[in-house]
Amino acid sequence: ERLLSHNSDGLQLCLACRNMQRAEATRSHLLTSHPAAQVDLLQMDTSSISSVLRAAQEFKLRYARLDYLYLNAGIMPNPQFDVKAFVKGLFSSNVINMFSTGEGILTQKDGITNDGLQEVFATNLFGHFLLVRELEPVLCHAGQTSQLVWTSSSNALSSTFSLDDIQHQKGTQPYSSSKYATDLLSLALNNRYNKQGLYSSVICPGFMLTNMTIGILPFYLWKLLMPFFLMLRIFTNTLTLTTYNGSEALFWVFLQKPESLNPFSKYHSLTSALGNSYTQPHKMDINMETSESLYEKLLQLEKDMRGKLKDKEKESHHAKETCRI
Ligand SMILES: NC(=O)C1=CN([C@@H]2O[C@H](COP(=O)(O)OP(=O)(O)OC[C@H]3O[C@@H](n4cnc5c(N)ncnc54)[C@H](OP(=O)(O)O)[C@@H]3O)[C@@H](O)[C@H]2O)C=CC1
Ligand SMILES: CC(C)=CCC[C@@H](C)[C@H]1CC[C@H]2C3=C(CC[C@]12C)[C@@]1(C)CCC(=O)[C@@H](C)[C@@H]1CC3
Repeated sequence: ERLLSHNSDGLQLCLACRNMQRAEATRSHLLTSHPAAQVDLLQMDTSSISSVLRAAQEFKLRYARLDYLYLNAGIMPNPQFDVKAFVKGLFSSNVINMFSTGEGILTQKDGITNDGLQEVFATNLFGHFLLVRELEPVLCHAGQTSQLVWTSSSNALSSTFSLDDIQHQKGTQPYSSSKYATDLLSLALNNRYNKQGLYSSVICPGFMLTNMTIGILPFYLWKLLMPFFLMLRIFTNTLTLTTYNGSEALFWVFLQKPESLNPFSKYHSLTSALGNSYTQPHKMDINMETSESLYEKLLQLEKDMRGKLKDKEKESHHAKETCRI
C-alpha cells in the first residue's frame, strides 16, 4: 500500500500468498484505493518445498524481471509468555531492552512440515532461501541492480542460534533462531551475489500488533495496555504498534540505492513519542565466517531435500504405472 501511494505508475506488484482468499481480499483492498494499480497474485506456501518450486516456476513463466523481492512471510506459533521472567525483567536494568526485543520472555512450540523440516525454520527462512535460489535468473541481470528485503526482527539473538542445529530442533526459541539465521543469510547472499547486481538487506518493523502477536495476550489486555505502550515510546522508539509505522523501513529501503546499504546493518522502523516514523540502521551481531557456514549448510539441505522430492516423484510415478498394469 505504501509503495502504491508513493508511485503507482509503472509499478507491477505480485503478491505471493498461501491463502488465495486473503490474497484476493488484499488485492481488492489495494485496487479500491489505487484503481489503476497492477496487482497480480501467486499462490505460494513458504513452508512447503514443492509449493515454492511451483510458484517460482510460474513466476518465471509470467515475468522476465524482478527488481524487488520482499521476503516477509513469518510465523511465531504457540507463543508462550513467561510472566515470571517478565516481572523480574521489569525491575532490572534490562527493562527497555526487554520491551524492544522481547528477549527472555517468549518461547514457542514448533511443529514439523510435510517435508519433515522444523516449521518455523521452513516458513521463515528455508522457503525464502529456495525461492531466491530459484528466482536467480529473473533477479540477476547485467547492468541492472535488484534487491532482496528480508523482514527480520530485533528478537534475532545469536544466543538462540547454533550452526549444529540450524533448524532449532532442540530449543524453545525457534522464532529468534530463524530471524538470526535470516541476518546471517542476508550477509552471505550479499557476499555471493553483489557482483551480479543482486543486493540483500534486512529490516526490523519494530513491535506491531498483528495476527502474529495479538494471540500472545488476551485482546482486552492489549486494549488496556495501549496507553502504556504509547507512553513507553518516551523510553524506546521500537514500539511501532501499527503496520503503517512498521512498514517504514521496508519503504525506506525501496527508496535507497542498493549499493549504498550496509550488509552488516539492520534497518529498523522506529516511531517517536510524538508518533513520527523514521528508519535507523543498527549494526548486527553477525560475522562472515558463521554466515558462510550457514550458507553451506543451507545448500547441503537444499540438495538433500531436492533428492528426497525426486525420489517421492519417482515412487508416485511407479505406483501409477503399477496401477495401470
Ligand atoms: N508483529 C511484530 O511485532 C513483528 C513482526 N515481524 C515480522 O514481520 C513479518 C510479518 O509478520 P506480521 O505482519 O507481524 O504477522 P502476520 O501474521 O500478520 O503476517 C504474516 C504473514 O506471513 C504470511 N505467512 C505465514 N506463513 C506463511 C507461509 N507458510 N506461506 C506463505 N505466507 C505465509 C501470512 O499469511 P496468512 O495471511 O495466510 O496468514 C501473513 O500474510 C514476519 O516475518 C514477522 O516475523 C518482525 C518483528 C516484529
Ligand atoms: C503484560 C504486559 C504489561 C506487557 C507484556 C508485553 C509483551 C507481551 C510484549 C512486550 C514487548 C513485545 C515484543 C514482542 C512480543 C510481545 C512483547 C514481548 C516481539 C518479540 C514480537 C516479535 C518480534 O519480532 C519482536 C521484535 C517483538 C519485540 C517486542
